[in-house]
Amino acid sequence: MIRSRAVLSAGSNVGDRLDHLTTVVERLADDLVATSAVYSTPPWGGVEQDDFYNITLIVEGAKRPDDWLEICHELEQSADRTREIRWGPRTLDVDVISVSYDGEVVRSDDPDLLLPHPRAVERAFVLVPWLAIDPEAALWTPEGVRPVADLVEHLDADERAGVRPVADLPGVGPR
Ligand SMILES: Nc1ncnc2c1ncn2[C@@H]1O[C@H](COP(=O)(O)OP(=O)(O)OP(=O)(O)O)[C@@H](O)[C@H]1O
Ligand SMILES: Nc1nc2c(c(=O)[nH]1)N=C(CO)CN2
Repeated sequence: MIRSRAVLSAGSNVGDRLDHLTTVVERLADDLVATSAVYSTPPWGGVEQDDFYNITLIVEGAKRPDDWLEICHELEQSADRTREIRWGPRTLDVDVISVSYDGEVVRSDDPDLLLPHPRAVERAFVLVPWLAIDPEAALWTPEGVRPVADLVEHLDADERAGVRPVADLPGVGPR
């Protein structure tokens, strides 16, 4: 099977946030290309709740887009994730942000796997860590392909400033 590259975003604001994110990195260790630092991020989406810890990861492997989504769901289940309030508190959320084959970005309007993730463009908690691990990153948006650096620059200044690196993941060295 052809290798695909995926950008994933993981977040947690319930329980041991670092522990939940560490589990994600450990599960993906064989496919990891890069992992961002852990960022503390104010809740996005209008629900009042605790701050999140977020990471963005780049992974690569002989996988279809669905396979990446399945891994994301497995990880959420292993953290006993329940779906209660949309954009509300959660032990672990793992989303597929973008998938590409040999630089060709996959676009999907399947509601079970929308690609690229339609709300990534407005989420500082995805874009800021992504830019930190891939300064050349680009994202498909309804206005065309945009450098993530430009998207970050156009984020609301307060929102961007709220996304702060707080830790590197324990036991996960540079790759
Ligand atoms: N790119 C994607 N990554 C992850 N899930 C997706 C994607 N596109 C569609 N989905 C679907 O969205 C559904 C809801 O996912 P989830 O509960 O994680 O949403 P959410 O995190 O509350 O909101 P958001 O999708 O805005 O991040 C899942 O069942 C999943 O199949
Ligand atoms: N900062 C931040 N806010 C969120 C997050 C998240 O991971 N980080 N996930 C959400 C669920 O989609 C809703 N809001």
